[in-house]
Amino acid sequence: MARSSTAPKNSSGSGRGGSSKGSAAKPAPAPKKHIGDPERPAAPVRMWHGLARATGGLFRAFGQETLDKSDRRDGFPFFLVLLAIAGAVVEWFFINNPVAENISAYTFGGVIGRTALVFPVVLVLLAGWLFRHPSSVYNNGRVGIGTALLTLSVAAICHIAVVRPEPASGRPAPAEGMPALSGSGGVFGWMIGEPLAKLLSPIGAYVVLALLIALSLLIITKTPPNRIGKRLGDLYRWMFEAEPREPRVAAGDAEADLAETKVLDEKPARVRRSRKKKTDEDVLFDGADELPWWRRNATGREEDVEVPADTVHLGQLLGLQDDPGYDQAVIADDAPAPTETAPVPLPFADDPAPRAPEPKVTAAEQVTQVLDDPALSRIREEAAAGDFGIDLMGDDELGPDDEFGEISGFGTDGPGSRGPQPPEAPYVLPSPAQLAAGPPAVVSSEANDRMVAQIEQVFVEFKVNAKVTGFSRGPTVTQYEVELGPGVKVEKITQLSNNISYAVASNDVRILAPIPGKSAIGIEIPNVDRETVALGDVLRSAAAQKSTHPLTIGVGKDVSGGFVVANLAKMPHLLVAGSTGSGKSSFVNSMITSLLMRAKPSEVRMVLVDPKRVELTAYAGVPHLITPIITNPKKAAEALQWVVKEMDMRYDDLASFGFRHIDDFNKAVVAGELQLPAGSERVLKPYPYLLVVVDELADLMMVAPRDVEDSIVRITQLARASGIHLVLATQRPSVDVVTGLIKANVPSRMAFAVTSVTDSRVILDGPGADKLIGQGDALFSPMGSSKPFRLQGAWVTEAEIDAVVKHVTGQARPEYRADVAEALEAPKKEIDEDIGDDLEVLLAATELIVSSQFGSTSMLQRKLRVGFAKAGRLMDLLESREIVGPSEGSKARDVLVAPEQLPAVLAKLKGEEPPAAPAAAAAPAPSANDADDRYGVDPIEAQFDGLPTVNGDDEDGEDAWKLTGRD
Ligand SMILES: Nc1ncnc2c1ncn2[C@@H]1O[C@H](COP(=O)(O)OP(=O)(O)OP(=O)(O)O)[C@@H](O)[C@H]1O
Repeated sequence: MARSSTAPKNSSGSGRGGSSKGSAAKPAPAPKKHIGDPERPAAPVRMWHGLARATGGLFRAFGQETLDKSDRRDGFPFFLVLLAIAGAVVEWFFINNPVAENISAYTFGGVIGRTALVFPVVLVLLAGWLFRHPSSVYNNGRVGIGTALLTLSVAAICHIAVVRPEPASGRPAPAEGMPALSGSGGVFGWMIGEPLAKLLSPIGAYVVLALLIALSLLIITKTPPNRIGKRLGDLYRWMFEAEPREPRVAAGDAEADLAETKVLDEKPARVRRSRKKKTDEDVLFDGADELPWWRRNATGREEDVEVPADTVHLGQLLGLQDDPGYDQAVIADDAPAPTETAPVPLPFADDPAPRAPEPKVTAAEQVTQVLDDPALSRIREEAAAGDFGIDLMGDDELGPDDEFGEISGFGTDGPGSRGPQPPEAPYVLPSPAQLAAGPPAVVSSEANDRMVAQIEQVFVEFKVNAKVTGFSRGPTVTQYEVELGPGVKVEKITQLSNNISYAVASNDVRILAPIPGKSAIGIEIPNVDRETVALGDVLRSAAAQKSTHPLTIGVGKDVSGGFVVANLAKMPHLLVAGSTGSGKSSFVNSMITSLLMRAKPSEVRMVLVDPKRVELTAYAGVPHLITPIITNPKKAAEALQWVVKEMDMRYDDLASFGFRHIDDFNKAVVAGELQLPAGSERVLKPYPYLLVVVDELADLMMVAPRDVEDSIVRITQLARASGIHLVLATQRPSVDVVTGLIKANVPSRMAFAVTSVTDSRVILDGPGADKLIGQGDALFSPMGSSKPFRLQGAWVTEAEIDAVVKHVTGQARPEYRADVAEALEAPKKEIDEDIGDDLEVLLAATELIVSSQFGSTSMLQRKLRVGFAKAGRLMDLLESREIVGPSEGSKARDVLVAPEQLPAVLAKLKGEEPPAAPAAAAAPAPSANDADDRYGVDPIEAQFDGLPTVNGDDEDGEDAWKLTGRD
């Protein structure tokens, strides 16, 4: 693939407009732009937004601004501010005004009584929080519930405690009217306070309400009861700038810390140890004690500024159940796409140096060992004595440091792991700013209006009562929505396909009848002013930010301009197919780049298979690899077999520890819940996801179709639970490459342009891909989707890939798994030329004949389901290797090898060293003739003497096997 380092030529981004948002999960309902609709919202709405934004800006001016513009949700908090102002006016400024008192009695005061006096302050504080943390749904819910509980508890106290002026006496009741209730606890105060006071007496009610108030404060401040002392201490130290306590922490405290921060570490004991013994590494953690808790993030240090496309570390991820990326293959883009053309300013420095300020460090990252310069030089010296490298293609690009690849990350100290252990340092993901922004999305252009007129003209000419009601413009195509008049058949439009093509002067008109989920027909016409979708924009989109799953990738933009991101773990396996030049490799590139941008090597590891040798070389040496990029198709087939083994090993682990999914296993490892058998020296670590990318499946299927198919089928059937996912790309989507078995087991498909409708059927089980226009135009059918939806793949330039690769390789080196290398580097087999591709079936034939001691061609035909010619050829091969004797007409051939010699014979056929077998193994088995010699004339044979023999090699001939009646 010739990839340019700039955006492709034919893409242009003319005009300016906000990117429209759309649902990426399903093609419908796409936002449509009605003809004649005003482009901007109505004036009052705009005014509301403007005021809300200004007020939000005011609140955010206190402190560092960390929110991306597209993340702001100022409407609701602004409403709270307005409410607070109204409350202040009524409750404070006209405090003794009878009108204000009346208003209060039926509004704030009526609801929460005297509490209304402080309510404006509470509202402003709540609004301030929401202005600054709009997307922290979980925390916002907690703060909201805490505030409500606090307000209601105080109202209930007011209801019980407020002594009313004479002549009223006792607690007010609703029968006395709202003004009476508003003078004490309001309706809510009465509802909560009255039953409590009656049930427990006023004193009992005060105690319960005081406890509720305390509880609400704990909820608001996210303080577990066992940490109240520590939190008060923090508060005191922060307010009075007192010296921090000695970093001595009680064991219980350390455990609580661990539980709270969910740091992915091996054992709590390790934390205790590390707290007592101050090492360099601990300095990172000690600083956290000086920070008050409200400024700490989950890793115990200064709150991270929000990074759009950053991933949360594995430990956090595993605990996150409400992340959409965990449940869906495609994550809907329900927030407006950022419209800025400039890259989003990000906190991580562009500098690829690993020591960026305030990086998130977790024990998960400690699993990722990173080489800093002094460490590198030390290990270089150590490595000079040993050999860590694997001589496969792709190593050439790695440069002189490659032999020092050491990143631990697999869940076990497997057979291939561990060379020198370099010092640990935080792994910092590449800055999203490294990826350039694309041209601003165009919402509509003159060309679109022209198309609408041309389509409608066709309807007029052919007297079809239909109207174009709107269109949604994507980067490559625009979907025009057509509504039919009453009694007009859908077929009327589909029949006009060629006429519409003619009218709009485009070969690639695609008609969707109907648009899924809509009572409208879609006519997709390529844009003459096509746009490029930059991967950077996709990864910075709200949809990408919403998913923290490390296998979430930026895919592109759909036909309505909505960003599409997808979680590979949910696919769980993906077939990517398209003819040459259609944009397949560009997709694979943007997929791998997305992973490098969002996932740490401790979270995702990769096996890259690139038989074309040019597509994936840019990724040589990235620390996510567990083996150098595999370019030899034969080795790739073996690598797949290794993946099967890895999968089986993971399954064994899951079974022995009683888990059903690798995520659960990892969670338990992180929580330190797993007990190893006594005496085991194994160190349990979370298993990273393993992604296997094959860039040309056809090349693999050519060398070892059965092996490759077997491995793929086994992986695809089982690997999902073990965190192993396959991405198979091919430019030959024919049935011999994408076999029925592979298709049945790879449920997600990405079809790029193909030349024939047959190819489209192989990929998508239907037409459509043949109408695509190439260069990243694709139909995406994630698992579970009823119909594929169209999108424009994301584009990443070579320069961007290089920058990302430079960043990741600058921080860490790959730790190649020695067991993969062993699998790939198994001694070369010398298979005889005349056997060729028939080795597998020959082995099966040998096994069959030797174990049954019955040299029958018919048996081979039936048992191996081969034709007569093939069975005959196999017999010839077996005869030439002295496994069976010569043909004896209709009789079964003599078997010259005893069953106990079978392993040696099989090894010889495979071109391997025969196993150290019993000495007798080498000697051929006594032949039937020998037997005759020893035991005299066979009486059964003797009865046939003198009878004519029938040639058993005759196609229609029967041999003794058939006569046995077995099959
Ligand atoms: N997402 C995209 N956006 C814009 N242009 C693209 C996109 N994808 C591909 N192209 C254009 O199409 C050309 C061919 O793409 P690519 O090399 O990915 O195709 P391919 O299907 O992998 O072909 P081959 O199998 O021959 O390698 C690219 O050089 C680029 O100009």
